[in-house]
Amino acid sequence: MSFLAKQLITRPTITTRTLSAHGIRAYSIPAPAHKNTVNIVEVGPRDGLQNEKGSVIPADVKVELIERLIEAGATSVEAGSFVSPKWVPQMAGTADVLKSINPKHRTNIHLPVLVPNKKGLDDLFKLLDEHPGVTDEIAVFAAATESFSKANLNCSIAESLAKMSEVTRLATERGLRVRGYTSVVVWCPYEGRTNASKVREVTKELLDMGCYEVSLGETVGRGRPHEVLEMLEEVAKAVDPGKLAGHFHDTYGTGVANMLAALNFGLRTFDSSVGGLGGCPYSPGATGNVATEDLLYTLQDSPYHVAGASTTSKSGGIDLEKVSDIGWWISQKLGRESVSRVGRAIKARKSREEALKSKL
Ligand SMILES: CC(C)(COP(=O)([O-])OP(=O)([O-])OC[C@H]1O[C@@H](n2cnc3c(N)ncnc32)[C@H](O)[C@@H]1OP(=O)([O-])[O-])[C@@H](O)C(=O)NCCC(=O)NCCSC(=O)C[C@@](C)(O)CC(=O)[O-]
Repeated sequence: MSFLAKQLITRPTITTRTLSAHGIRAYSIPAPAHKNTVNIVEVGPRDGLQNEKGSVIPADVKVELIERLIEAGATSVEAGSFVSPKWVPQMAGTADVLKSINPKHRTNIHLPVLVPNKKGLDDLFKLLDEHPGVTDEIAVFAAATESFSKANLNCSIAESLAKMSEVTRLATERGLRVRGYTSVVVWCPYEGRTNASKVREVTKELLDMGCYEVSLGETVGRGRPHEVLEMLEEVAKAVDPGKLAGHFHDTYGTGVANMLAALNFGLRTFDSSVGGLGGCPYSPGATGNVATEDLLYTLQDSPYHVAGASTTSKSGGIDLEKVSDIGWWISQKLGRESVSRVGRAIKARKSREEALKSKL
């Protein structure tokens, strides 16, 4: 681990000092140096659902999921993908989802959709011709290793960047915002540990082509905070950390710790998935994104404020209790329980409260 990474991870604060007095080493929440607003991009309806096996989840369930997340205060919700339905069957019908979202739920809300090539963009433009305003944002995506690029996009990194560049230019000309993703930023399922200088190169190229922000995908979910910091130090040699977002899968349970390490480093936008849903179809064994509930709870009552439009939340702009309920609702639709640790704790607390009430 580099000297700077060690400093960043062990920098003493009141919290770490208190904990270390008890022999506990923690990734603490430092007092914000400047900007203390954290943005969450909810990726459950896209990253969360894209890997579901079995029959395609009906559009009305996806629409209800998105509308409920917006109602809970989320202001950026990834709504689906314009990718090949042969490659990712669950994302077929994203156009139907977008056009079914009640316009009153779209006000001041970003609903980005993944677009990998000109064909996907043409399909989106056709939708926008018929239903103007259904989205104002797309996301383009590239990888930091050749093997992942081939598996995910069926082309080399250079070829993918050329396609993404054309898509970004055309989308920007049409007035859309473009977000970028760099995948496999720490580990690659096919090549092992990723070379951070490649992450830097790809990320810089995505920003140079016109992405307003690049989300760094820890696709495999096995990265640890010190590895995330080493990667960030390398990327920050060429890129302003304010233009980076963290996208942590939680396969090994390090998602929250990685978010805190990246927050400490200066990142202020994080992707997460309600109920911890998800996984990438081309990242074997990877589980879902870090759960939105887990991020919200971690930041609640801290010096950071989560941006959002909730009018009911007691802390932060996204209502944790509502998100927890949504996590359970969608997980049950998929025939399972919510995997969010916080979602499970909230449900258990509510059951105890109900039991107590019924005894009174
Ligand atoms: C990019 C392609 C299409 C190349 O796939 P290809 O097979 O090389 O494409 P092609 O241009 O040769 O076309 C083959 C067929 O696909 C069709 N096609 C071609 N493009 C489209 C399109 N846009 N929409 C609909 N259909 C399309 C095209 O029309 C043709 O149809 P046919 O003539 O055989 O009937 C394919 O590899 C693909 O769709 N990949 C998507 C992969 C994907 O969605 N992965 C998951 C998202 S990325 C992710 O999860 C990571 C992330 C972002 O979350 C961050 C992280 O965690 O790291």
